[in-house]
Amino acid sequence: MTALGAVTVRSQVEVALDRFGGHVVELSTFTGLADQREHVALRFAGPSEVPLVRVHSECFTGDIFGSARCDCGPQLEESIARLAEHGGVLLYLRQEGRGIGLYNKIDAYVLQDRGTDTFEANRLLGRGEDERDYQVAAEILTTLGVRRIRLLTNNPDKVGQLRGFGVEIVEVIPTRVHLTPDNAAYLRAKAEAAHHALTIAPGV
Ligand SMILES: Nc1nc2c(ncn2[C@@H]2O[C@H](COP(=O)(O)OP(=O)(O)OP(=O)(O)O)[C@@H](O)[C@H]2O)c(=O)[nH]1
Ligand SMILES: [Zn+2]
Repeated sequence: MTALGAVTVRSQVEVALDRFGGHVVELSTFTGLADQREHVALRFAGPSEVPLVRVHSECFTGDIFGSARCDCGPQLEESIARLAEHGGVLLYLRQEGRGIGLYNKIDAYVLQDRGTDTFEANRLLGRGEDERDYQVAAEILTTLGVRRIRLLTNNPDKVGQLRGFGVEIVEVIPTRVHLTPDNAAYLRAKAEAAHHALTIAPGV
């Protein structure tokens, strides 16, 4: 296990999420995170003894504009709805493009439009298939006093890495499968190449 450095809360403010029913959350920022990026935590009030946690990787195109190429936007909306109902924590990690950044992700989209799948496209750009490291997620949860969680994800690497960084995951809760004709190839690649827990009917 990698040792976690001293991380502290930098600022905490209340924010009302008008796009999500006006739900009020506590937004935290941090000092001393391993990668020095501006990751954010949103805490939703709620009764759950073991908090529900969503570790969401930034997707500029999907989260902000609702791009149909991926399922990030619907997953974020589903997560916020579930957190608003049950309480818990949303970590919004600045890991655009599975860690390769926005411009590289758009370069990868160009390759995907020529028939390459999402993971192979990263490799053709000279990058890793998935460059994300979840140490910062563990650091943030520890700083917020959250040690045992129920994790909302379909990604086995997220589960394995977080456990490796000392987070106790008592339950892995899958998100719904937000399948459309536009994102079917992307979801199929996630299921087949990265073993995401996504059941996709053939022929979609
Ligand atoms: N490089 C690259 N990144 C992508 C692509 N499509 C989405 N992303 C990024 O992938 C990240 C989301 O990863 P996903 O694999 O969709 O989901 P996940 O976080 O691994 O798994 P879940 O927890 O189940 O949502 C975000 O950072 C997106 O910006 C793509 O085609 N290429
Ligand atoms: Zn996306």
